[in-house]
Amino acid sequence: MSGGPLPIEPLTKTAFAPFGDVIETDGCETRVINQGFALRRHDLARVEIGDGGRTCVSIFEARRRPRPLAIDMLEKHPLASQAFYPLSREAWLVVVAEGGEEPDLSTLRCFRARGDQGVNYAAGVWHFPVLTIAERQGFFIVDREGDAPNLVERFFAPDEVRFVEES
Ligand SMILES: NC(=O)N[C@@H](O)C(=O)O
Ligand code: NI
Repeated sequence: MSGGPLPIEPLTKTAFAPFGDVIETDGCETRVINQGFALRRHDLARVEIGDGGRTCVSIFEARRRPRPLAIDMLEKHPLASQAFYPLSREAWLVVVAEGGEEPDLSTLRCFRARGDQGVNYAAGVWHFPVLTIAERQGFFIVDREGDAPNLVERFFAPDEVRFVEES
């Protein structure tokens, strides 16, 4: 199956709901804490850590991939969620697909996340590894560390590869 260029959609909670959470403060519960010297933007994403693993915090330092941007594989983490929050206020890209054992490539979607938006992939959600628009961008990561393997990759046949339609 091959499709044309992959359009870029704005990242919204509604559109991203089948894949996990959008980490953003719009509409969130906000608590005044620390005697009024801080605000808590509460419970923005649901972290799932399964199969005896532990929660792990990391920082990714991602680099811009060559353009045109080829989506030639997807991966998933069956045992845990994976959250990304940008460390700089630059827009970035999120590529996901529905599917279970295998990704449903007809559902491949590309979202443009604002620099104040992150995502949390629910466990088992097919996604492309982190994608920057900027030359370099850091991300705060919350996912799983553990002995059980938690990475499944699916590389595409040449005629399945899609290119992101960036202006
Ligand atoms: N390999 C790794 O930790 N990163 C990927 O899972 C990713 O989604 O970027
Ligand atoms: Ni991943």
